[in-house]
Amino acid sequence: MTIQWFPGHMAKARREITEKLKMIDVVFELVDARIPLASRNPMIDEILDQKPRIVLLNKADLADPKVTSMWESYFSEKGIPSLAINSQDGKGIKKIEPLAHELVKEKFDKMRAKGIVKPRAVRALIVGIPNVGKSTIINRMAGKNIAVTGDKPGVTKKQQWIKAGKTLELLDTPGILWPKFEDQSIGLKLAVTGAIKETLFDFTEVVLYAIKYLKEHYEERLVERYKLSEIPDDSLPLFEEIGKKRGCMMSGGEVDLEKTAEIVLRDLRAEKLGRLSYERPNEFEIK
Ligand SMILES: Nc1nc2c(ncn2[C@@H]2O[C@H](COP(=O)(O)OP(=O)(O)OP(=O)(O)O)[C@@H](O)[C@H]2O)c(=O)[nH]1
Repeated sequence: MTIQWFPGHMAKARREITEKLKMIDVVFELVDARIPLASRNPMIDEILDQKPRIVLLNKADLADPKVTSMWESYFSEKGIPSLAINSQDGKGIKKIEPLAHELVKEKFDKMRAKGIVKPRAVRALIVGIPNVGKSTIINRMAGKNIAVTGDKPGVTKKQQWIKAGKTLELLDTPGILWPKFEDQSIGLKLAVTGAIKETLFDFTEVVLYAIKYLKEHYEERLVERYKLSEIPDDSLPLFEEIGKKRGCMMSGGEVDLEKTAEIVLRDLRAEKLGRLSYERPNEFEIK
């Protein structure tokens, strides 16, 4: 992977989020349920500091449900509440508001005891890497209330808040963060799940990576989908075997790797191998 984000972009995004956090009670950190660590910003803990947070495992409809449960336990062990959701059809979304209230209860109780504020909605900010579903979830949570509730003075400019529940408001512009690219496997996972534009990566490299992972965790699905009679140990011969089964041959009798990669990637995107997760807790940690 050769994708690099300019450090200047990262610094700007970071500054913007830090500024927004001043107005926020709770952060909804959106990650891809299929790759919850690779789709996280590595500096997020530092940026959010002590801010209450809920990790939303989005696109859970595409992920392996068993693995998603493992992730929920993983975050829970770290003391971070998480929810598996599908922003597209709204599954799991209803649980967000009550959980957000739980997290800010202490702060609100204190404010009330001091008589500081009138009762107000909990204010939340969605943050996440590009393409993780930030706009989709904002639209889904806002429902027919997508019309902004009005201006309230922000720190540097007026901010728009969107009504996203009875007593929940979302800042209208989500915080965009970048994933970490130094670790090659992170770029590959982002490519497999569609977080990176297809023109930006080498299909064959990405699919080879995916096949290696699938062989380890979903071998029977590979066998079934591609009618494999044998499963070579290494991923390249396995990849070639799939190409042969799919008739991706070049005139010289060699397997057309690019064509094979395109077919496999299309299959993965179309869920022809079922719901897949590309990361399991403790396989690696972002440092
Ligand atoms: N299957 C599935 N697709 C989803 C879900 N949430 C979002 N998507 C899709 O993911 C793609 C990206 O969603 P967006 O809401 O545009 O993502 P974003 O984070 O706002 O993207 P940027 O504007 O690039 O930062 C869209 O094609 C959505 O339809 C989900 O829960 N399940």
